[in-house]
Amino acid sequence: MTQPDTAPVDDDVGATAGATAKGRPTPSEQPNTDHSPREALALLAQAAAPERRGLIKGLGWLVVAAALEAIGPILGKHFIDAHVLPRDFDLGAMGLLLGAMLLAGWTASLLRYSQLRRMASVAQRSVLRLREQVYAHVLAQPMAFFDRSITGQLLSRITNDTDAVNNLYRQVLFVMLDSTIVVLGALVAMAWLDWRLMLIVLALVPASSTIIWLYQRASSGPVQRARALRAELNAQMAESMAGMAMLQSAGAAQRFAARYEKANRAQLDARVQELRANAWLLRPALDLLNVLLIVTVIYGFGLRELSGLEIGLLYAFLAYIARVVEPLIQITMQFSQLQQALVAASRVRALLREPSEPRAYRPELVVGAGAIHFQHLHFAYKPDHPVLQDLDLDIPAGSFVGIAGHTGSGKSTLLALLLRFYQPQQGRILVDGLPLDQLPEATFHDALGLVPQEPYLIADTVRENIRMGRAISDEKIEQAARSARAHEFLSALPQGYDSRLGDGGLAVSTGQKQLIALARALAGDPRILLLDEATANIDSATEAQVGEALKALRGQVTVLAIAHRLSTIREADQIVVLNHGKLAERGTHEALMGIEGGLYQRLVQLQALEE
Ligand SMILES: Nc1ncnc2c1ncn2[C@@H]1O[C@H](COP(=O)(O)OP(=O)(O)OP(=O)(O)O)[C@@H](O)[C@H]1O
Repeated sequence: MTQPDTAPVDDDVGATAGATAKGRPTPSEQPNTDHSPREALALLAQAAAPERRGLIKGLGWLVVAAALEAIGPILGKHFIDAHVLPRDFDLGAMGLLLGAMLLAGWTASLLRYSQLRRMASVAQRSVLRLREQVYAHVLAQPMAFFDRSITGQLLSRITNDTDAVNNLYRQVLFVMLDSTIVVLGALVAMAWLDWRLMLIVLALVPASSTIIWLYQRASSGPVQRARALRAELNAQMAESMAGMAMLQSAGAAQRFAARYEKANRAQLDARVQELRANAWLLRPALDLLNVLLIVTVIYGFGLRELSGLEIGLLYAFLAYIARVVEPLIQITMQFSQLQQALVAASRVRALLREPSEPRAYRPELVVGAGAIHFQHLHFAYKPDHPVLQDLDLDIPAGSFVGIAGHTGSGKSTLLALLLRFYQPQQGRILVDGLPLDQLPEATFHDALGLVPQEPYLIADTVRENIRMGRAISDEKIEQAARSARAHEFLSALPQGYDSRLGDGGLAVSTGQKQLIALARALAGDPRILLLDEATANIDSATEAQVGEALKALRGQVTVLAIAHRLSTIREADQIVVLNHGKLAERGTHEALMGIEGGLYQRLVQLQALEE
């Protein structure tokens, strides 16, 4: 008997532990998670809906296959009753019967094989569609959703849980449905031959289920432990990879290796226990069941008058018992895995239920020169913890604005609102007098460019890293790289703009990543350019060059730059200083330096001390 290899539906155990420690709600704790089988089946039906006809056809053919399979023992009975017992060796008729038996068996096997293949591809395609749907749904979530979700868990939802849905298809369609059809076929054939004997066999169905249920109970501990430990091993591995620099510098490598070894051994032990339960408990119990069934049926025959004709019937019944027991075992064996697959499927469904942010876009809106007006903004991530308070700010189109302030003063939050990651609770943002939240997606993305604090590279060439899937010519890419002061180092790479970056490619420094990110933003010709600590990791000479580049954009692009390194924004048309989410000071560098004891002046002095 084979157990299907189930996808690791609980591989986020480690991540869950981490999440709880941080006190954030995990998606599975969220109120709209309903682990009922109905939810999971609804998901299956939804994902397979486009292929309903194929599925129904497949099921129809499986019924035909089961009927053909059920014919075999009846023909065998006839063979014994009509030819073997009366010693009537009519070779032609016997050959015909044997041929029909073989043909029915082979056709049934072929039919089942082809239909199960068909269903396997329906399952694959449905899961593919489901995964795309989940991914697109996750992408459409507001940023607040990602704040309360754990990355590892989301990944697990998209990959492992959808894989588990694939398993669910396999289990529901192939094992449950197929086995049920085969059992029903055998029972119908038995009833047709002798309904009382069929009832005896039927009475033993609950007994077989009980045996397997007992086995499941005995083995579920080790099975669960093995799964949890496998998840733990994965989590440990991921954790070590992510924090390798820390781990090595702290000389913790050996301790981590020992911890891994311990979990690995525990997993092996759990697996051995699971296999032991299988070998010592399950097989003997099933053999006992088989013997019990056969003895009962023979006893049933014994109670009747045993005429010669009954031998054929006995043969048919024994053949049917095998056809009932094996599928029953298959069905019962799936229960625990089915349980887990159901949980995974309902988690996917809960994720799909997360409401996407409703937007009322006005397609006719077009961004002009890029003037920004923050109108009395109030914003809090959590109620009672205001991050921005009554922020009112006018930024003329084409100007260069620096944003300064102490850590946690709300600088990045201001950019996040401008990027529509969150909606302000009060007030609004206007771009060229148009409400930001009504700008259609394409217009909005064309208008804004971002150089984030931690730029990320995709595993592709330099050129594609700058292009990012947009219709931008090679010349334009190079021009953007020149403006970002990245051309020099990019063209010095082994294959210039065709060098591969990201995972498996060339490693570039954080500062160089920032220059590539700046080139990426400039290549899109944004009307508004947002820089979040974009110069934090580049050397002073390059910083000066970037400063020049930003100055060159004056009059064409509205630049909002957050900088701890105040020299980057020294040349700004105005510097906005935030203090606990409020506008504390604004003006040119010189004007702000002139405020005796002012916040900006203190920040500059502190930085001079640090340097
Ligand atoms: N996603 C979030 N969820 C909840 N609170 C957040 C989130 N992001 C920021 N905060 C909180 O909002 C406040 C402002 O954070 P923000 O990142 O805007 O400050 P900042 O001025 O950019 O700081 P820094 O200079 O350190 O980057 C902080 O108290 C921070 O803890």
